[in-house]
Amino acid sequence: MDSQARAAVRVAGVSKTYGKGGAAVQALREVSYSFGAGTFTAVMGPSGSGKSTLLHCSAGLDRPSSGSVWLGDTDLAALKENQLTRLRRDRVGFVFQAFNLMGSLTVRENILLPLRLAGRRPDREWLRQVVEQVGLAQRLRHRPAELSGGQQQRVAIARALVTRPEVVFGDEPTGALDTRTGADVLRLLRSVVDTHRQTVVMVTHDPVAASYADRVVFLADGRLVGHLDRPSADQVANRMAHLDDWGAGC
Ligand SMILES: Nc1ncnc2c1ncn2[C@@H]1O[C@H](COP(=O)(O)OP(=O)(O)OP(=O)(O)O)[C@@H](O)[C@H]1O
Repeated sequence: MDSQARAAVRVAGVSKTYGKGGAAVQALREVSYSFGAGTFTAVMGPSGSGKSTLLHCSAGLDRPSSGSVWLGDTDLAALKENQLTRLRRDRVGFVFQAFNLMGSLTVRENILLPLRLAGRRPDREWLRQVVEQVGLAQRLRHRPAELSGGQQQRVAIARALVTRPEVVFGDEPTGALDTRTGADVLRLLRSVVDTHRQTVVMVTHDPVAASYADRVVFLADGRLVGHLDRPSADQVANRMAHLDDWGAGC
């Protein structure tokens, strides 16, 4: 991240332990990091290294065992459950591997759902821009089952953007897509960062997907162990292959 850039999300000394006693698993160990506003960050690491846990704690989907998480100036630990629910609805967007669309709703209704749930009116000009950017203007009356996987993910991205969130979190957003369709979705995420200064944080296993990011951060065994700025897919793959050789420190 540019050291001058404002942090959209900041985690400080975040640890997360699942379970208790002998069954306890420490998924994150004292992770500190700032995700710069208007940047695209990919989070990588071996299976079980804590990527999804970091994403979930950063997005207010889960609470850390210790440490703090800030979304802009808001300390998530200070929020009650209902406030956290509202924050997730109003201030962050999510894109998951499984598109999680409502099958009974049209594309337009799916995109507008977060606003409907919040009782907010759509900003028509923003909606038009989002729909145009994701390339779904001709599909607004269709239902998800009538769309390809890539189109469905683009609906999910439009839904994530419609509230103008401070951060869009993606958990393997291209995991269910073929290479070409995945590339379309990645180009779209890249373009929303470039044109709207949107902040995107994406967990991925795929070095090619990670290479669309401004920065790739690497987790190993619950710790942040390094980063690469604007890397090629080969550089990411190479770093992944050598993750075990690294010392700590980002
Ligand atoms: N709800 C849970 N209860 C108990 N252990 C959990 C839970 N969620 C995650 N873990 C454990 O915490 C560790 C980190 O999991 P996490 O899902 O964050 O890793 P990941 O890097 O996203 O893995 P993957 O790439 O396989 O999705 C793993 O050892 C996992 O088994």
